[in-house]
Amino acid sequence: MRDSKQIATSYIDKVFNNLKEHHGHEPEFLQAAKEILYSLTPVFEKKPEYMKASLLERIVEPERVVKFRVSWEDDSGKIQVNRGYRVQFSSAIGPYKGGLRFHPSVNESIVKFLGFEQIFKNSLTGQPIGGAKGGADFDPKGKSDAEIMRFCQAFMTELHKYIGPDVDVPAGDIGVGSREIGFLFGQYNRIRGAYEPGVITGKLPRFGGSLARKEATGYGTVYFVQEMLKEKGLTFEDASVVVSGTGNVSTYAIEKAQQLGAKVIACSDSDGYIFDPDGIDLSVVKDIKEMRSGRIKEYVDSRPNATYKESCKGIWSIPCDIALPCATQNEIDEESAKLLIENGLKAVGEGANMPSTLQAIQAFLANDILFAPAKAANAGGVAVSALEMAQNSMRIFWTFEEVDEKLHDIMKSIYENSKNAAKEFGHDGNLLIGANIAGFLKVADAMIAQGII
Ligand SMILES: NC(=O)c1ccc[n+]([C@@H]2O[C@H](COP(=O)([O-])OP(=O)(O)OC[C@H]3O[C@@H](n4cnc5c(N)ncnc54)[C@H](O)[C@@H]3O)[C@@H](O)[C@H]2O)c1
Repeated sequence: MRDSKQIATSYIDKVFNNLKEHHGHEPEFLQAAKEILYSLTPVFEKKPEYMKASLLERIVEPERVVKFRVSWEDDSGKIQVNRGYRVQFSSAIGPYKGGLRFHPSVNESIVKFLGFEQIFKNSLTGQPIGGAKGGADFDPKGKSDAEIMRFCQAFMTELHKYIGPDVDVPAGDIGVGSREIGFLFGQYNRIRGAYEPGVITGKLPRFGGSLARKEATGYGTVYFVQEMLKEKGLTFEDASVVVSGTGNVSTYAIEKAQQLGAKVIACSDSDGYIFDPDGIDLSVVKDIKEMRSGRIKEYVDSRPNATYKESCKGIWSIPCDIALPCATQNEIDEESAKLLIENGLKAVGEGANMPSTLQAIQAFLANDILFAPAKAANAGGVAVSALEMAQNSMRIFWTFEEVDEKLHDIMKSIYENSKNAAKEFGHDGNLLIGANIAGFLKVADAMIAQGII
């Protein structure tokens, strides 16, 4: 007679093996699915009715995948072609919601991994939003404003058929900031012949965007880590912090960590990293990245005590108390994780999506490092996107302080829900399992209540 754990594990094995058979060529998607599916074992042990309802088989298949051609003209008059994607994964608890990524590495596997994670993340926020993700293998680096605009217009000319304020609401991600959101929104309105601000989030506040959206993911990650540290009597005060990236998430994670008294000593971009023993001067970083779209190596021109090194991975060799990976997926591998641990690491907060490999996560957990998983820690961005949708629907505008306070409360409640779910399902202290379970339960119950969908 098999016990409930064996039954649950063999059910998950079956679903995962089937997924591998059909999607063997999608490594990032399989990586994300594996991490989530197996962490749900305790749920299926306790609630066999979910197995009977074939919930996992259904949830791992997106409701819809749209792949399309994006043709546009560059400044020299040459016609360029890129591939665009939108994966509408789950609408069980609300309209599809998730960002758009413009980066040469974008493919169906990456968009599916991000869309799958987004289902559970969005559920965790407590807001009524489903899961989706999209993007294109377009490289914005080195493109003129006019080229970016033409690309965004061509992209939206196709995407508009599949989105709408009650259908699917995209936002930004890597390579898609407020400039791109403006171009995408302008083209959507032009095609629709209507002003529908609720169709996209991350807009500038002067035309329907929410204050504090720009800051939300980075601030939210730090708020989440703050709660996690509090549990062990620790704080950001005087802690040394390393943050990878210098994009939207990293910049505002650095800002909030510094406001809480931390000393942030390193950050990076896709070429290399800087180390500043005196603590990073964020105004210099913002000037390079937000004003001049420059490279982080220029930082040492203004800060002679700082050093620059090529290689992104090297940033994890810097000893620190708290590591905040905020750049991209799989940026901390097992070797980097072990180095961080040897160097005295106390906590990790994932600002980026899936920045730690499965082996790196195992190393953190095995060494009792406090670990804030991406799904929970970086949910502040999409939470404020949902607040932007709410303001658009109600035609009201909250102050920065009002939004920041709501964000802070949401991050605290994500922390509490993840912690409590971990405890309830027998994995006390494991926020990764707790976040996956808390996010999953709400979607699972909604799917059951809505029949065979
Ligand atoms: N923007 C959001 O609201 C949001 C919300 C949740 C999660 N995320 C995730 O956070 C991460 C960063 O997103 P963002 O919006 O800040 O993007 P961004 O484009 O503003 O910044 C990305 C940063 O990462 C760096 N980078 C890119 N590839 C790299 C590599 N291989 N190694 C090291 N650095 C690299 C870039 O130079 C840049 O500094 C992504 O994983 C994204 O999915 C973003």
